[in-house]
Amino acid sequence: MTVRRYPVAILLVVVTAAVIVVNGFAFWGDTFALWIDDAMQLSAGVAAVVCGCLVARRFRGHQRWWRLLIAFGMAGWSLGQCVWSWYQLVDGRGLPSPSLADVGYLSFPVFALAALFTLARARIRPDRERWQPAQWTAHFGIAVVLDGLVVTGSLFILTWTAALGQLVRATAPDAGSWAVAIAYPLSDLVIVVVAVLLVVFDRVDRPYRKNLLLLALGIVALACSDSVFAYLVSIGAESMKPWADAGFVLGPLFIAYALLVTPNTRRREDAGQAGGVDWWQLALPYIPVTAVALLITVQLIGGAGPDGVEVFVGVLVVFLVLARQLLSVLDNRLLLRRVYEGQQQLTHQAYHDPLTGLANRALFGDRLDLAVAEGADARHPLVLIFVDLDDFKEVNDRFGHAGGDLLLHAVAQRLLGCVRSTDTVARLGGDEFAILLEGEVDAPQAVADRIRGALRRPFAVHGTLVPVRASMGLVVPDPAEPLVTSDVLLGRADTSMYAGKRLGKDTTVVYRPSQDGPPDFPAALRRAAGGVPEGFGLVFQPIVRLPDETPVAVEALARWTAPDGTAVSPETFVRAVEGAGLGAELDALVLDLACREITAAGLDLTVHVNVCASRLGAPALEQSVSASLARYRLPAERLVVEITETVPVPDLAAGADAIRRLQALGVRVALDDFGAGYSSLTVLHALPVDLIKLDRALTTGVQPERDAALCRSLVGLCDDLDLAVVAEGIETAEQAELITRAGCTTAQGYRFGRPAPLSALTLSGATPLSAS
Ligand SMILES: Nc1nc2c(ncn2[C@@H]2O[C@H](COP(=O)(O)OP(=O)(O)OP(=O)(O)O)[C@@H](O)[C@H]2O)c(=O)[nH]1
Repeated sequence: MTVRRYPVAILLVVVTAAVIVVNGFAFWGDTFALWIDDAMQLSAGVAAVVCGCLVARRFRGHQRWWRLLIAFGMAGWSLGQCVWSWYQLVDGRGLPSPSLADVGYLSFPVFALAALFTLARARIRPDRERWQPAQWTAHFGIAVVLDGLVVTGSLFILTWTAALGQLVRATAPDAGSWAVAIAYPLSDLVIVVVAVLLVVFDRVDRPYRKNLLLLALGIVALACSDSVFAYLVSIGAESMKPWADAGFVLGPLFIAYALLVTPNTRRREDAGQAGGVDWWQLALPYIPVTAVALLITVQLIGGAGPDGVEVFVGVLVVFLVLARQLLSVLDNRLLLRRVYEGQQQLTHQAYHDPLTGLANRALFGDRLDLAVAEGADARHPLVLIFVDLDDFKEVNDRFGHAGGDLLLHAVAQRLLGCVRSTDTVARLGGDEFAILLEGEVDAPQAVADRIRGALRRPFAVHGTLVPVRASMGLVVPDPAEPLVTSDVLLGRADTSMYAGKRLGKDTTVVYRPSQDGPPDFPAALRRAAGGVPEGFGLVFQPIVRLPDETPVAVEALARWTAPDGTAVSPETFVRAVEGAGLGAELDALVLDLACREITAAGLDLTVHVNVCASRLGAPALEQSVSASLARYRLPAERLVVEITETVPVPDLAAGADAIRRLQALGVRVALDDFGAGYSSLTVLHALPVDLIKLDRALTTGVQPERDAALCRSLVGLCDDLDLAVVAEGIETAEQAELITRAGCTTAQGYRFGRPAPLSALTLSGATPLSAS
């Protein structure tokens, strides 16, 4: 039966019920009313038989058999009905007991029982796990048993009151009629309880559920009318209104519908699970209880109070119902707890990133909104940092997506470690994170630096150590600025972060409202057109002789503060300049400034200037060197060009020629950061440099003895090759002592002086390196 046919079915039931009610008034006389009543019963029974036979033909196996069994049962019942009608309407003698009608009527429960079990089996499929009751818990099992007992107890009272009691009291005239009299209530009891139990056991949305429910409804309806009929007989009622036979008409009608309904196999069978309450399942056990209550009320009104057996079983049923309700309350509480926990879990999922466990964009947005609203009065300042990992795609390409995920998770933990527990760290998506610092933050930039430092400590991904760099945008909202929303702030942080990306990555750009746009060193260099860009300058770090620590040289280091006040790190703006193809211009600028400042200071010191290895051999470099030396009349031996291997020397032979050409100008050439980056013994062998600078990793490790041994060997090697050695990154007296013992005679590091303008350096006792 399709959905479209439901209204027709319901209409038919309603019309039938209405006819029963109207007919019950017998406006057209009792006899005619009886004719109508019997005709309706017979028609309903025959309709069920026809439906059963017709639909059964379309199926095989259990689906066919349960229908045929019901059809047989209803055929027997209809035959019984024919006999009954004959005696009642035609013969006019009243029904003898036992009679052929009993055979017909009593065949129905037998076939119906077999049909119920066949239908139950028809529902078991190979994928039976999916078909079991949703949750077969101990509670569920107890509830089923309690429901079964309630139904059985109630029906017992009904049948006892109706017939059994009378039978037991009065005893039947003979064994045959006794057996027939007791057979009706007993068969009804058994079949109804089985049907109810099957309904209660079942899941709501099984494909055959409608068949079962309609069948059970029909059986209960038949049993109810049986009981009423038996009761009226037992109290010796003289006549019976057709109303009492309502179940004999509606029952077969429901059964006919049960036979017609075919499961919709196209529908997902578990799709309706969330479809809500199965009212039939809930109500069915209580229909007999209601009937008992009505019966006892009628008895009390009629002055025939319930007897001892009825009272005893009735009280038992009441206790069973109470126990069932207690169980329901308990189940409800458990369910509520589960719903609450489920809600908590859903809320957590809705507001957190599943990969890292951090807040997600939604939660971060909420917190930022709140912080912005509170921050309006300046007593609740906030800082927003937008973090985007640099070149994260390479991590995915190298270690796979799973490796990337591991790294993202570890990055999240590091970020959490850099902030207070009251701050919010969120993953906005991909490799983008955002941090909201609430309350007073003394140095927001220091937090960004701390994050950078934390990320630089390499992460272990699939057994490989991976350093992570990030570009960050930092926003400190101005409390005086009106109407700044969280979206605007996030947009600013994002813009600043991208400015950092454009600058060459691995940097923090602080948002400042300016019309110049984000810091752009290449543009500033171009605008300067050979002059010094605004905010650009050199600082110098001393290089000392050991062990007396007398300054013998200084290394010139470039610095740039963007017009918006951002102190852009040298790595960042140098990378940006290289990317913009302006590396040669920057070299020329630094050479010029270094020579100018060292000459202007009147100090008799050597000056070291860094040049990227990629420019070795470029004529522009040699021209810049000659031009600067000539312009400031600086003796060539007081200039050291440090080759910085951020990229490998492209052609070692050409590089060696270029070094020789520089040396021919009189300047010396150093290999910077030896032991890190791309420098190797091959490079040392190929390039005829005058000096090497040992990378700090070789001089300040955590194993002093090994460091000393390595340093000693390298210094010995350089001695043999007639190369001077400068140890870099010396910060403590112990490290200075270690490299001195290793034979190193020159060093650089915070211990001897931090980078500063020449005028700010203490360079007492300085002598030129060439003189040492
Ligand atoms: N492992 C992993 N990767 C992700 C996830 N979500 C996004 N990605 C990848 O993260 C990368 C982010 O790339 P981008 O930020 O655009 O580029 P990038 O390589 O970091 O380069 P820059 O941001 O320009 O430094 C893309 O390759 C995405 O496929 C994720 O949940 N797990």
